[in-house]
Amino acid sequence: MSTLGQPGQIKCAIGLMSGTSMDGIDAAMIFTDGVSVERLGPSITIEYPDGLRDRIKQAMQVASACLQPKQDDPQIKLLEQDITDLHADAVFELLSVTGQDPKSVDVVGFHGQTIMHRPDRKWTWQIGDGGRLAGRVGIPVVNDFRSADMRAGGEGAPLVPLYHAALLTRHHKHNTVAVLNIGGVANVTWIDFSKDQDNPAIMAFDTGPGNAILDDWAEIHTGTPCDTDGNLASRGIIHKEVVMGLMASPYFDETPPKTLDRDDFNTQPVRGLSAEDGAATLTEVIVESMVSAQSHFPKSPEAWYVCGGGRHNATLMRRLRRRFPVLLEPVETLGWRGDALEAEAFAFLAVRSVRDLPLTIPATTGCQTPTTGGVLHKPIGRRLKR
Ligand SMILES: Nc1ncnc2c1ncn2[C@@H]1O[C@H](COP(=O)(O)OP(=O)(O)OP(=O)(O)O)[C@@H](O)[C@H]1O
Ligand SMILES: CC(=O)N[C@H]1[C@@H]2OC[C@@H](O2)[C@@H](O)[C@@H]1O[C@H](C)C(=O)O
Repeated sequence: MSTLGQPGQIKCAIGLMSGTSMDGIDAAMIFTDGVSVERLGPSITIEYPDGLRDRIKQAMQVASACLQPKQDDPQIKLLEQDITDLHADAVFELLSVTGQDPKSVDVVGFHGQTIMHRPDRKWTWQIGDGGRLAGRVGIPVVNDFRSADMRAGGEGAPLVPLYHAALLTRHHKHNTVAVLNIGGVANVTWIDFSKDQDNPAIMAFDTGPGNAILDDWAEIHTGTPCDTDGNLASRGIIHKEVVMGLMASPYFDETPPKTLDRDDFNTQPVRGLSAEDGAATLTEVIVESMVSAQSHFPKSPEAWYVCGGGRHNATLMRRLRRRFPVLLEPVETLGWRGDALEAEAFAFLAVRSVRDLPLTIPATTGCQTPTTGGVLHKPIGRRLKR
């Protein structure tokens, strides 16, 4: 039997992802039974409006002082409503691409905005009101994807690996591959088909910092929200002693599964360096943490495929290619959509949730047994087709 389960009825699903980069919302439609992907529908990105990023950062500050999620904080509640309504706008904008009626969509997977991830305390906090979104768009919504996994002993992340496995199963050119997502935090899925073509061995974990530290650095020094195309880093000198200091973090030696919060790594160690040198040094830390991730794989990948916004950073990609001995390409070479992949994954996971199929397995998050998850919100007057 396949790791992913038995085929079922194909559904039209929309996935919504607002990641740790806090740059906006990715929305994507796919047609899937939650086991394989029949075809892709449209995808869009909408940017967060001015000021929202600052409000999210403030909410992160509040959350970092909490012993557990404080659902009744009035400021966070208001932010949650505004974020939810922006996700409703994203759904309508996506539907307008094809002129589709909301009734033609079976389910929406709504990740929400992560404001804190504390696997050590067994909680993770994504803001987004599933009931409100379902009411606004008139489509059943699944949210809260991570809590059940944590209750089952898992890290609550990463959740995308089973989607990577679904896309690769029966479509892979190499038996052992790694899919690297360079988002705010970076994570990897290692997949090995050499023993069983339908039931691959999987390993997944957060490799270390991603774009978030570079974004924060660029914002402080240039006022732009990221090191566009890696221009700043390309002009800087790498401060090797800082890289070595950061790479001495025990996180890199920890055995997976393991995950990080956005701010577990920050710009503090490069404070005092020039804008260019700081960017070059932080970029090197991102690269070295990915190099170090390889030591945890049972077998070396024959190819690396890169998704997430970091693949647009030319300096980062150039340095990665220099440090990796094998093929390393953006996921577009597989025909995948690197900026929509996570949104697609939450559409896929929403269908799996409705079908009660596992979203996570011990090898992806450390949960004790394969675990389903997500919370379903049905709009009044709509029945859910399972
Ligand atoms: N042209 C570019 N040059 C450099 N960096 C870029 C470019 N385009 C996008 N990025 C980076 O990609 C980031 C957005 O990536 P992405 O959308 O994958 O993150 P995310 O989904 O928020 O993260 P996560 O996977 O952690 O949830 C931006 O914050 C920026 O740092
Ligand atoms: C708690 C949380 O939002 N984690 C994100 C974050 O961004 C990248 C990395 O850290 C990953 O573990 C996860 O996102 C993707 C979508 C995941 O769960 O697979």
